[in-house]
Amino acid sequence: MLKSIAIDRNEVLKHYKTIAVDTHKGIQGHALLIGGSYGKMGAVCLSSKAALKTGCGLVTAFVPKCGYEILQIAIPEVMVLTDAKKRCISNINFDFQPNAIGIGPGMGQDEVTQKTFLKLLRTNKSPLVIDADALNILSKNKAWFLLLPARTILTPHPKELERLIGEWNSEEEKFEKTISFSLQYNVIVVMKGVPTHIVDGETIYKNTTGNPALATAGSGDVLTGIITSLLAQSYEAVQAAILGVYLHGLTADIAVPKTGFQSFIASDIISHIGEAFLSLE
Ligand SMILES: NC(=O)C1=CN([C@@H]2O[C@H](COP(=O)(O)OP(=O)(O)OC[C@H]3O[C@@H](n4cnc5c(N)ncnc54)[C@H](OP(=O)(O)O)[C@@H]3O)[C@@H](O)[C@H]2O)[C@@H](O)CC1
Ligand SMILES: Nc1ncnc2c1ncn2[C@@H]1O[C@H](COP(=O)(O)OP(=O)(O)O)[C@@H](O)[C@H]1O
Ligand SMILES: [Mg+2]
Repeated sequence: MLKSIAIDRNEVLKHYKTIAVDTHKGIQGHALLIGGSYGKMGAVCLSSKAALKTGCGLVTAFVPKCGYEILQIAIPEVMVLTDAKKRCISNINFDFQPNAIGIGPGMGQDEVTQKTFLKLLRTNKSPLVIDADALNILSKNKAWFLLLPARTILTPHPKELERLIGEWNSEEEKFEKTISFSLQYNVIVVMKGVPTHIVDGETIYKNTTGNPALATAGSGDVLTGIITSLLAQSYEAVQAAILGVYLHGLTADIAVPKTGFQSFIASDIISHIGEAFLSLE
C-alpha cells in the first residue's frame, strides 16, 4: 500500500489559525456557494450554513429563482443571488470577487447549467471547490479539466471519482490513477470514503476522524461548505481540505455518544462544528 500522512490533531494544528481579536467580517473571507435545483435546494442550504459555521465572514448563495425564499428563511445570515430561471441554474452572474467558490451541490446537470459552468470556468478568478453535479458535468466534458485553476479542490465520492478517472481494478490502481489525475491537472482530490484520503500530487493524506453516522444525505454537501469556507479564509488549498475533512469527521465522533448513529443527520454535523473547533484550542 502507498504511504500516507495521518490527518490527526497534531497534523491539523500545524496550520490551524486562531481568530484575531481585531478581525471583522470583511476580512474573514467571502464564500460563494453555487448550486441547488428544484427539489434539491437543501443541498445548497447545507453547504452555505456550513460555510458560515466554520468562520467565513460573509456567505452568498447563487441558486435558481425557486430557491430564493427557501434560502432566506432557512438561513437568514446567508445572502442570496438568484438565476433568471426558476428550477435550475442557467446564467451564473455575480458582481463581487469571492475569496472562494464552491459549486455543485444539488445543482443538476441540465444543458444550460453545463453551458454556464463552462463560462464560469473560462472567466473565474477565485479558488474553486468542485463537488457533486459540477464534478459530474466535468466528467461528461473531460476537455474542461484544462480550465481548472491550479490547486482546485475536487471532492468526489467513489462513484463520482469513477466518473472522473474511469474504473479501477484494485485499491492500488485507484490511487495511481488519482495521483496521475492530480499531477496532470495540478488539482487536489478529496477521495471521500471510509476513510477519506486527500491526494495532492504524490502526497497522500489519510483522515482519522469520522464514523458511519456520516452515511446520511447531505453530509458531503456540508463538507463542500466547510472546505470552501476555509479556502475563503486564506488557508492554502490542501490545508483547507485537510482541516475540513478532519473537522467534518470529528463532529460525528463528538455527536454519536449523544445522538447514536441512526438519528445523526447532516444538520448535526453543522450543529457540532463548534465543539470540533473547541477541541483544537
Ligand atoms: N437534500 C438535498 O438536497 C440533497 C441533494 N443531494 C444532491 O443530489 C445530487 C446527486 O448526488 P448523489 O451523490 O446522491 O448521486 P450520484 O452521484 O449518482 O451517486 C449515488 C451513487 O453513487 C454511489 N455511491 C455514493 N456514495 C458511495 C460510497 N460512499 N461508496 C460507494 N458508492 C457510493 C452509489 O452507487 P451504487 O453503489 O448504487 O452503484 C449511489 O447509488 C447531487 O447534486 C447532490 O449534491 C444529495 O447530496 C443528497 C441530499
Ligand atoms: N461509513 C462512513 N464512515 C465515515 N465517513 C463516511 C461514511 N459514509 C459516508 N461518509 C462521509 O460522508 C460524506 C458523504 O458524501 P456524499 O456521498 O457526497 O454525500 P451527499 O452527496 O449526500 O452530501 C463523505 O465525506 C464521506 O466520507
Ligand atoms: Mg455528494
